[in-house]
Amino acid sequence: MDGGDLYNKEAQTPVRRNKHASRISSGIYHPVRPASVLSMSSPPPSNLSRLRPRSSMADIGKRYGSISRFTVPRTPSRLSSRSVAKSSLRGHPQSTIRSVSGSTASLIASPSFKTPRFGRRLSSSLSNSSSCESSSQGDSGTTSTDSPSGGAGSSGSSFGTKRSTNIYTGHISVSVRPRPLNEKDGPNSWIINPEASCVYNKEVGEFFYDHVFEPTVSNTAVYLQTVQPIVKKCLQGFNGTVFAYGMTGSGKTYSMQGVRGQTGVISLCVHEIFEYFHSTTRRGALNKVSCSYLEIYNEKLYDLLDPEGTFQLERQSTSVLRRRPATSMANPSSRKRHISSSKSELRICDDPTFGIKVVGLTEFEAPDADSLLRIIRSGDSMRRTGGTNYNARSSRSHAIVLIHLSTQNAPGMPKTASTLCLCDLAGSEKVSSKLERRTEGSYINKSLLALGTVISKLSKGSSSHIPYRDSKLTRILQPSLSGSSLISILCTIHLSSQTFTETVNTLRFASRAKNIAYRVHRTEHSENKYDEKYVETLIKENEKLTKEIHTLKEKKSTKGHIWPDAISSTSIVSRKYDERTAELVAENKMLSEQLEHQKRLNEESQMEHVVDNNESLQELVRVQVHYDVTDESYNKAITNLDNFGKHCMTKMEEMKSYIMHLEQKLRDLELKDALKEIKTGPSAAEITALDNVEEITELKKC
Ligand SMILES: Nc1ncnc2c1ncn2[C@@H]1O[C@H](COP(=O)(O)OP(=O)(O)OP(=O)(O)O)[C@@H](O)[C@H]1O
Repeated sequence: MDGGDLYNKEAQTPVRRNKHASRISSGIYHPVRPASVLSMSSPPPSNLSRLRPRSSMADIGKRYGSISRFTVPRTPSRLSSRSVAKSSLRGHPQSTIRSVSGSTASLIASPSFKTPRFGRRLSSSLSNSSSCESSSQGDSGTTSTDSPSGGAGSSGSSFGTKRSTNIYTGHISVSVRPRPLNEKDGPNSWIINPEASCVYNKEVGEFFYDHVFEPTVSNTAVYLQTVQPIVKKCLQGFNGTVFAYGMTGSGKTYSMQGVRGQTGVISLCVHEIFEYFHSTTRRGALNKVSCSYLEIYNEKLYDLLDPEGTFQLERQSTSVLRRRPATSMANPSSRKRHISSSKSELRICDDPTFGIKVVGLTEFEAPDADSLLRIIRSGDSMRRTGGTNYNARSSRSHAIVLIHLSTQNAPGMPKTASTLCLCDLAGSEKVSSKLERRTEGSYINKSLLALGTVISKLSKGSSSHIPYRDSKLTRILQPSLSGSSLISILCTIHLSSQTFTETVNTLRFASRAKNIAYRVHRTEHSENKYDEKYVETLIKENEKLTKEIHTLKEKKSTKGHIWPDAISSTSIVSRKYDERTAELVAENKMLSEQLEHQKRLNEESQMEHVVDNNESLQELVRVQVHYDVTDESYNKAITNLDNFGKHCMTKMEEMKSYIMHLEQKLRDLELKDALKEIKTGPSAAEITALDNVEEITELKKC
């Protein structure tokens, strides 16, 4: 079969080799392509204390011989054997486990959906190193390069609350873990190829994932490849979700909770977190770890850490949270006696900031790994189990552990927060003969079907409605599935031919999940002392300004009260004066224009008269010289002179009347003398008016 383009016969859908798989591994989950393949003759290291650094992993392999094979990460695990051994062997003092919230609501989506709850679910200490804005690069998991200097958290303004977000892009990581076959399981119908990350059956073809494990692989090896990268991201402030999915009896609880001699993934996460936090605390970081634990049974939510709703009831009655004694959590078996059959059901609510919240979920803060593991174990013991055809102690509920991480590198430094969500889902199964199992089974199958539908829709990139509300499980996982969290899915399968259909269903679910891409944000909060100072300054400034405004208002009202008449009369006088001045200016302008016009007329008329007179006199002289006085020409010249005289007289009369008119106008303008008294000096219009008077006088002389 062509390794590139494959065809899944039963699914009738082409299955393409995932080209991104290795890139995703190298991008999100660090380089995990096999650096070497080890052979082991007996079970691999059973717990963390037996882990060794990478250099010694080969020795372990040699020591254990070669029955099973597993890949070793190229990068050495943060969870080194020595450190883990120290962590697990260290005699921690009796933990003081306390409820940090007595919370009425626990937030599942958590801080990537922004603000931390109770102001404490903040950040990881790696956050100090990665506040700089990141960019998404392709579809492999990418984030910004961590810089030890603090990034945006320190590079931006030092005032005000800053929120810088790192973005992480990638795909859901999907791994497949087959359970080893028993004698009664029947023949194996699958070929497992861990090196090619492939599961094959001749009927349905090949399925490729990020990781495919040998049946005999250890929980630790599974953890290192599939969960540790998510935990590391959580320590950097991103939310992480890990869930085990598969049919009943396929090894989900075995993987998540572990068994004696096989530390489970949850314990390994807890050790990893505290190992890291202990090292950063030594450098002065302020870290907090708290935990909630809930189960979904028959589509109802229950608090596994406070199954009777004790805190809720106490709070309702007294309004004061009473802390549960540490011993009750430290000794789960003693608690079990108090658990009544009537557990108190929790509610899911919409939350504008966090997506959803679980009302009434208890949250305990744990100072160390042992304390946290005791808390989780106590929750495990409260989980409902029952016998099924494939599993004598089958989990009949979906169990979700929420580990909230908060880190601040130093007081005043930005804080980041994240939540690691670890889910051990109930397994799907065929119809059982028992009524109780049938009821549970139908709820389990219904919720898993809803999860499958949501995954299917998300994988198609469908813009249509995603039915998160179809089940409590999808509702709880909604924030994670809709992009607030990095996700790793561990699909556990049976290899037996008896469970062929269920295994194919699980593999198809896994294939669809593989297509889902996400873009996760990390939120950081800076609430350092500079911010507080700045706020103080602003408050003081605000108070000062408020006082000033009051003073000004008072002054204004006082003025208005004492001199209102004076103010109004002054303004009336002023307004009247302005109006009159404007009138005078306009009048002067008009007079100036008239004078100018008259001047021109006079000049023209005088010229004409001069010319006429000159011509008449010349004619008169010529007649007197050449002609007799009785001559007709002489009489004509006399007549002309007579007419000219009359014309001059008429003109003189016209000029006199016009001059009289102008003099009248001038008398009117004498008003301006009165106004001059209240003005500092003559205005341009007044000067023009005076000029006009002079001109009139000149004209009179003409
Ligand atoms: N990888 C494995 N190696 C050895 N034993 C395993 C492995 N996986 C599962 N088992 C064993 O198979 C049995 C069923 O496993 P487990 O309870 O983990 O199944 P499950 O998927 O959680 O089932 P359910 O959904 O019914 O709870 C257990 O006895 C467990 O020890």
